[in-house]
Amino acid sequence: MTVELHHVVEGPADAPVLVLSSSLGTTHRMWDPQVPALRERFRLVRYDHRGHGSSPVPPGPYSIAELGQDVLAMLDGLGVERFSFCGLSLGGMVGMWVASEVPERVERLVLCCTSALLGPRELWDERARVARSEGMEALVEGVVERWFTPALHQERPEDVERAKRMLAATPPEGYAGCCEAIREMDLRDRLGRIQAPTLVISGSDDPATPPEHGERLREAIPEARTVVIERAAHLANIERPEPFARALLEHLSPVLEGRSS
Ligand SMILES: O=C(O)CCC(=O)CC(=O)O
Repeated sequence: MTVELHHVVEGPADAPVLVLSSSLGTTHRMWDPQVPALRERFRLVRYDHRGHGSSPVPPGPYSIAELGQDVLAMLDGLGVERFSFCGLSLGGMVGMWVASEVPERVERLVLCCTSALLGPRELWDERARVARSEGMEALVEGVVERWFTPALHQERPEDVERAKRMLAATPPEGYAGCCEAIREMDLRDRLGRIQAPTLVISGSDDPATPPEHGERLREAIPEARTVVIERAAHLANIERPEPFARALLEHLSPVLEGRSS
């Protein structure tokens, strides 16, 4: 059963559609740094995963397929047939599922700081357990330490605080349900079905999904290339918004010029 996702649509009604999909423990607001550069050119669709932000919180566990079906139901409801998709971490996992499930609908794909298989299982079990039994506050410090480099923690504490507030506000059951979706995920067999030209973005200092994970995606997706954002950890779009937006726009520009492949 799909849920009705909370979503925000911005940009010209006749512009190409770009879906932005967020990481575990965040909302659609994690894309705020990229919105000014994107909303004049694209019909932007940002949303909150089930169990996150203002979307419904059904009891977990969830699966990546369920998260992907939620997105397709949202797009069908909006009357969107063809779209490009950019997802970070959990958002990228959903992007791989969607682009391999309905390859004919996806024009261009951007997979950021993500992986097709992300173990170990015990880590996701433990995070789900802590979220449900102790609440999100017990997870915030450890998780946000991996989201940004030590330099960013020093130089832009206000961005770190904003990210901590977003994570702390995530419903524990929703966070746990998505941890269980990642625990069960293995998208490797689906990657060969992706037809969209794909950009894989990694953060040079990402301890969660390091650049080797991006390399594996590039090898397995038929038409993929990689970009590494230097001096960025897991939430590379927040840590280095300018180079991130440049890479994104460069990859998506054929859609704006009316030639998607
Ligand atoms: O960020 C995600 O969407 C999943 C990976 C993750 O939780 C990274 C981390 O905090 O270790």
